[in-house]
Amino acid sequence: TSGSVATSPIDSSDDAYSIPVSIGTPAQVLNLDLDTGSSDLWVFSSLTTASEVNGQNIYTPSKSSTSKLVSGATWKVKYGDESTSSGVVYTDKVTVGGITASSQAVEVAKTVSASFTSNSDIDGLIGMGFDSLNSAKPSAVPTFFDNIIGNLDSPVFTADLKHNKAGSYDFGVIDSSKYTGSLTYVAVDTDPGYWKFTSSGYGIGSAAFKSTSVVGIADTGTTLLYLDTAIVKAYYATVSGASNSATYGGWVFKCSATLPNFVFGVGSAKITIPGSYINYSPVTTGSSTCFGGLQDSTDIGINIFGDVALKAAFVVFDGSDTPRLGWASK
Ligand SMILES: CCCC[C@H](NC(=O)[C@H](Cc1ccccc1)NC(=O)N1CCOCC1)C(=O)N[C@@H](CC1CCCCC1)C(O)(O)C(F)(F)C(=O)NC
Repeated sequence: TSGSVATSPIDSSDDAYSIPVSIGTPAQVLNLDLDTGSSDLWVFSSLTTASEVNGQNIYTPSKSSTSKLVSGATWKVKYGDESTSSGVVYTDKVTVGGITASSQAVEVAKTVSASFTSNSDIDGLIGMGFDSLNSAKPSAVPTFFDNIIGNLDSPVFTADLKHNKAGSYDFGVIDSSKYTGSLTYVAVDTDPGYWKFTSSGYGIGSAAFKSTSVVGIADTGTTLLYLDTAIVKAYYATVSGASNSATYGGWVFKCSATLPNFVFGVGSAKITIPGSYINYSPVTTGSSTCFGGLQDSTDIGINIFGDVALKAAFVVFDGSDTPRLGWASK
């Protein structure tokens, strides 16, 4: 089997990308953030502390004839941006892009942190990382990808994210109409559970490409591109007036600045991120100071090829026995 689901940016800054997910019988549709940087499928629910729900769609297990409590199971996740959620576990029917997992672990939130409450565009996450990142106790529960991979024509899902418009996630098929040229594959290190790979270097604007190994994760759940200090400094050195602002917690520049393209290498292939994608957004609404889409990864401890990078490419997440990432321009 194979399937496809449209994914849309939740706002004009492409902060995150959500997909409609059907849960239960009859179907309850929630908008979840498909996140390759984590491995919990969790949702706002009828069990979520009422004061922590603010406009999100919720999953009500008691209204689903196919829901079952997983007795004794709990979960708790904490993300890189310090947001958290926790709760209990049900199994139920889950359908994404026409593909159904008949008994998917659905982690039901009893509590969520303020940043989730304030984001009415996200009703939860569907983690597509490796099982080692799943937070369920006393034992990890399989991801949606784990549950469907055996039925897929090919053990893959692909990401075709776009700037300010709908893209798609495909399951079980590589649609060659969605990219140009050929796919270049690179090995994935699944320790500790991310889609971690080594980029072969970078180029800034028209400057010569620098061949150097840059280890990072392909992460649909992170908005920006976070790389080593040296690369980031070299990039903003070409943007007059750019500075690393303590006030705003990162590199900022005049919104009117012209930003150079940023190229990253995958094997012998090169993916070009248009400079415009690196003009992320004004630091506050209406400000003439803009926050960069390329930021320093030092405080994170790992380089993250987030949506700013992913939306410049067509990416194959290959979950075969030897996991790998395929990259192509588009
Ligand atoms: C700085 C290091 C990473 C930060 C990263 N978060 C982000 O990138 C959030 C995503 C978001 C968008 C809209 C509304 C709310 C949150 N954006 C963000 O911090 N910013 C601040 C900088 O400007 C851009 C927007 C993260 O924690 N990503 C999680 C998944 C998100 C968690 C919060 C809700 C949205 C999904 C992740 O799973 O991808 C992870 F890999 F980083 C992780 O923490 N794995 C355990």
